[in-house]
Amino acid sequence: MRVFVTGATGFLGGALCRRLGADGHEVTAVGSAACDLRQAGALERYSDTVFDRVYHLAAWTQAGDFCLRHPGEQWLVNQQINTNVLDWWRRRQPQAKLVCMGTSCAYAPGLALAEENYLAGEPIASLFSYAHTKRMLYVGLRALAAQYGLRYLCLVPSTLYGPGYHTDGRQMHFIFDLIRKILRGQRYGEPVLLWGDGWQRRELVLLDDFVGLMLQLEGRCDNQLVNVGAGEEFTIRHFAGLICQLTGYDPRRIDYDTARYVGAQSKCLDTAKLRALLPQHRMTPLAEGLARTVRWVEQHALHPST
Ligand SMILES: C[C@H]1O[C@H](OP(=O)(O)OP(=O)(O)OC[C@H]2O[C@@H](n3cnc4c(=O)[nH]c(N)nc43)[C@H](O)[C@@H]2O)[C@@H](O)[C@@H](O)C1=O
Repeated sequence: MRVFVTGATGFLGGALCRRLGADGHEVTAVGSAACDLRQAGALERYSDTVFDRVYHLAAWTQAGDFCLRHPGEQWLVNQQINTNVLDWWRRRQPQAKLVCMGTSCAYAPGLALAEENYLAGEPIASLFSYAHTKRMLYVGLRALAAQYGLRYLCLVPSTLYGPGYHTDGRQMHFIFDLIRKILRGQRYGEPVLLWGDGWQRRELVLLDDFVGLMLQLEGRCDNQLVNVGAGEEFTIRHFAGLICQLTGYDPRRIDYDTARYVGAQSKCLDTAKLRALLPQHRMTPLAEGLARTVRWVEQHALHPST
């Protein structure tokens, strides 16, 4: 197949492009340095190729409290990016199926994190703007599919983890920050200070598992939104304890700063639809995925500047 990938230099984009290339597909990959998706017409130079799939992974966001501090910019930038990509898809690549990413933070607290609730209720205040840009992306997919007969798949992932995360100073998703802080505590004697009271809960999906599921799902379902979660969440304290076991750090030395950003208390995706679509699928056990990730952080992300 001929495939086009936005966000190709990101954590997910890089892994997806490697897998697509290894599977023999012809991959055209763009990251923000090569192609500024905020500009209308940025994709015109790719219009002559007839693509079978467009993977739209690009989004302007970071983990931690980034969304809390950039709601206006996130609205402008992500609306521009998504509008330009969807417009190009409709005009120049209508034969392609568009596969793109939603966000677990679009779900409103108090409602089940099940696909039928993706647009229901109000997301938490700190993620209100980013969550709505992702909701609008989904609304755009539905609208274009309804009017022009286009095909899409929108996947909603839990936090992805595994080897190959960024080390360039952007805010890290919690699991990488926990590993980095605990390893540095062990190696350099630095204090380990985590955010909140540690009782907030999250779930993780290993990057390679996600890419595999993405490729299976895209062949099976048209015009749907599907949650891709582990189906089980744990407290930040539990994750920290597992990392301590892997690194030999004493968990009693970890402090918690309740003044820091916490975000949602709990974000466990309902995976009934995923299990119905792919009943045989199995996620890599957390202990195995964490061990691989800890080894990678140890080798690549412990420099004093990270
Ligand atoms: C997928 C999803 O991912 C993100 O949402 P998030 O899950 O809230 O973000 P996170 O990974 O930064 O934090 C998870 C939890 O972990 C706690 N926590 C403890 N100690 C540290 C710590 O040291 N660093 C960080 N970053 N978090 C920590 C932190 O207080 C929070 O309760 C957004 O990008 C959102 O837009 C999105 O789509």
